[in-house]
Amino acid sequence: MIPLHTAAEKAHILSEALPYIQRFYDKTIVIKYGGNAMTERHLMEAFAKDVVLLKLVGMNPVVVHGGGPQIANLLKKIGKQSDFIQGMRVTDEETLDVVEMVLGGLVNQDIVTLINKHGGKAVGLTGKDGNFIHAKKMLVASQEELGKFLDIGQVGEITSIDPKIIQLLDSGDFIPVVAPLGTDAEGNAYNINADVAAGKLAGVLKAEKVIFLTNTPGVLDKAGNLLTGLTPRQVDERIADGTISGGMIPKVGYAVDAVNSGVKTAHIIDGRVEHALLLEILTPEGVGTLIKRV
Ligand SMILES: Nc1ncnc2c1ncn2[C@@H]1O[C@H](COP(=O)(O)OP(=O)(O)O)[C@@H](O)[C@H]1O
Ligand SMILES: CC(=O)N[C@@H](CCC(=O)OP(=O)(O)O)C(=O)O
Repeated sequence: MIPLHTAAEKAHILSEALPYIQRFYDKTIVIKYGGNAMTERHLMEAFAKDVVLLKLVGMNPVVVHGGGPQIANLLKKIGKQSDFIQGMRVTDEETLDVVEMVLGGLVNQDIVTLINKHGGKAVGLTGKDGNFIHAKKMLVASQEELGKFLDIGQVGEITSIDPKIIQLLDSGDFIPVVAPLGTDAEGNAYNINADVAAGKLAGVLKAEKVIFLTNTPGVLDKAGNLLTGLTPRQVDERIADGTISGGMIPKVGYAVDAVNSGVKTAHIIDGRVEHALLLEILTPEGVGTLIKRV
């Protein structure tokens, strides 16, 4: 038997969710689930339950997942090192095979299975399915030599997204779970950074929100304090002064790209906090860093 005050508190918390459920009813929420946020099983279970709940109360969650650490593990097992240039994995042919196996297979199916175990109807797909994410080879500008471009293998830059398959799944009660792989007219496969895929897909879908689940409380200042709100301009300033670095640069970059493409808000939140998604979407507190246009 739950003590009375706890029950009253619970009822209060539940009733607080009502305006958010109403506001986000039938809205698309793109959720980027980073490989670093998938470390513990109980967190993955909580994530899956949150996604099912969002769908049940009438939202259209679309999951785009990463799997960087999981790719690195398998590469290590076959004696291959992971190399990154400007946040992108150098992807030779052998690495591409591993990327396709891990993203399109292991990680994708793991998330699909968890969501379905909790009563959802998740459908796993990569950007190759239904030809929906088109990409071309990404060339990275050298930081040492002006005008020189570096070949980092089969890394894809998104050229177009056809959202029909996602909209079809959304309208049919399904929850799309997208692995960030792309294709081109010749049928070549491309490894796409998951932050890029989530940000671009959110833009094309004109999503209400794009939420990046990662392994920090959000964007932190130099003293380690959480920055609860940023505008695109403040993001640029924080990159220029070195506050934002490493893997956070593409994340905030594509969050800004998404809000500039019509997504209302972008959020960077801590995937290590149980039910972080529900806290962000259904409570007045919100969590993490909110990025929106002024
Ligand atoms: N200002 C900052 N605030 C928070 N994290 C930052 C910041 N600058 C750099 N980072 C780094 O970015 C990392 C998140 O990016 P990344 O490792 O690529 O995440 P994911 O695997 O979830 O995509 C953090 O763990 C942290 O090490
Ligand atoms: C081109 C590129 O870097 N692709 C990424 C795709 C996975 C990813 O982005 O995973 P996280 O979100 O977990 O980092 C990679 O190979 O690691």
